Amino acid sequence: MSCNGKSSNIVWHKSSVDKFDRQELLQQKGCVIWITGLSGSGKSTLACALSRGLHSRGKLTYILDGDNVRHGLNRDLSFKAEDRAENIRRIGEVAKLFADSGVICIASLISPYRKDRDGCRALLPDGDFIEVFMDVPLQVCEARDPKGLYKLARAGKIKGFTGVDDPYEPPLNCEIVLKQMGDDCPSPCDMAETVISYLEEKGYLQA
Ligand SMILES: Nc1ncnc2c1ncn2[C@@H]1O[C@H](COP(=O)(O)OS(=O)(=O)O)[C@@H](OP(=O)(O)O)[C@H]1O
Ligand SMILES: Nc1ncnc2c1ncn2[C@@H]1O[C@H](COP(=O)(O)OP(=O)(O)O)[C@@H](O)[C@H]1O
Repeated sequence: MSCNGKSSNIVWHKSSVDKFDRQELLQQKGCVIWITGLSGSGKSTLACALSRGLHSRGKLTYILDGDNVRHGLNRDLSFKAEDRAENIRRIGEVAKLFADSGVICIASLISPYRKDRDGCRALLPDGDFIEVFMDVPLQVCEARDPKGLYKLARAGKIKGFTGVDDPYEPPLNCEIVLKQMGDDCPSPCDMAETVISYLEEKGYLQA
């Protein structure tokens, strides 16, 4: 019997099929690939390329995209700091469930604050949280501006926009940094291959 957060008298129920059984079935190891970076840095594009690349190798993935999750589970949350923290916490907990199911979960959200990302890392066994930093300069993201949001933020029509008038804290010690080479950004496929090579090397693509 335990007390957890605001719930009391709750008991953990163990299943007869566990994570190892599921991983054996799927021939892969469940983990979380956490893609962080500014709006427009290419998070969603990488998430899709990665999901496609792994799918074509017979690996089961699921994408949790900040924008998309804010259409449902997190529709009650704004962009003020405590709501961003709650957005990240919930996505971290959902990602943990996916990883426990044996799936390679790809979480793609700005997640601007280091403390919140580290909180999600702490939910998973060592090694299973793979943080990928889209190290793309603000000027490049702003020049891309596919949704016109930077323009609105610069015009003062969106308040608290990350990189403009809200902070982004880059990771200090993440597993993978993806950045431009000179003026060129690697293609999404090349970036996905970098992540897939990491997963292969660390043994996540086999049971
Ligand atoms: N104020 C503000 N700051 C940053 N981003 C904003 C804001 N308002 C709306 N948007 C749009 O919301 C997308 C980011 O949602 P996330 O859930 O990834 O953000 S966070 O992790 O909670 O910070 C982000 O999508 P991406 O461009 O895919 O990053 C924006 O399109
Ligand atoms: N590797 C890349 N090289 C060049 N342009 C890219 C790359 N990845 C994404 N883009 C472009 O940048 C813009 C933002 O990409 P997106 O994946 O939506 O970013 P985010 O999810 O971080 O907001 C889109 O117009 C996309 O086509």
